[in-house]
Amino acid sequence: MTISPEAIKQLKQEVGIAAARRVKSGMVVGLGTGSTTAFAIAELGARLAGGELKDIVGIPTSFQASVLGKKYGIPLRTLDDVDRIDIAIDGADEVDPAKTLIKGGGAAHTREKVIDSLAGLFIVVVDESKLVDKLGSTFAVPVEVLPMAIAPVTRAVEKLGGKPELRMGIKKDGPVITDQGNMVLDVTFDNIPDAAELEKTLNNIPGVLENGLFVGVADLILVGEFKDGNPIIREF
Ligand SMILES: O=C[C@H](O)[C@H](O)[C@H](O)COP(=O)(O)O
Repeated sequence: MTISPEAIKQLKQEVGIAAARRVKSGMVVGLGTGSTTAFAIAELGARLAGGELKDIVGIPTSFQASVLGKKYGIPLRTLDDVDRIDIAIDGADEVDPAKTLIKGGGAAHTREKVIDSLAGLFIVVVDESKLVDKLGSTFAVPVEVLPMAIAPVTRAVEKLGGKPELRMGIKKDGPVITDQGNMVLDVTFDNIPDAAELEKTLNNIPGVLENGLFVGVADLILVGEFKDGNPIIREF
């Protein structure tokens, strides 16, 4: 069954809000990137403004998360300022039954992996369209690459059996540039038999900063889905 864009947006909002409600006063919160997490950040702001939540700080995973955090009045810090992250809330582009993720649809996966991996509890917020049986079936693996190394990294991922495509801007001529000033190759694989192995192999190519495979990082997946026509949150 195909879900309309409006219904997907509703699920993203429900699941974002549900995750934000798990944050308690005094927590250090990793603020993820993307349209789903944006609803969580807005809810955190609303809870702070309403006085229900006190003394939280946010560690943004991207420029976008930082802008939203400021907009919604969340005090922001960097990893230099904190010695722990209690909870991180972040989206994903694909989630498999083993909680392995593909992330980086917004080119933010490098900082996201740093922050999400440090969290005591990493909550992934997705709508049901992101669930897959087989990783890589709907989404390519984003790979952040130093611009001077694009040509050799392209050849190296081809040797691994991947089909790389340089990510291009939508409202910009030329390639997408990440928050770190790098480029992104979206690499399609026909089959990912061992995501942990592929994650390491890709990161071992000189010039690769990080890839969007998140293996063994997610603790809890919150899924927004429809049951009997009503939005519900399922967790696993
Ligand atoms: O780089 C972006 C992130 O990994 C996002 O969390 C991911 O692309 C999911 O984004 P959205 O919630 O907008 O589908």
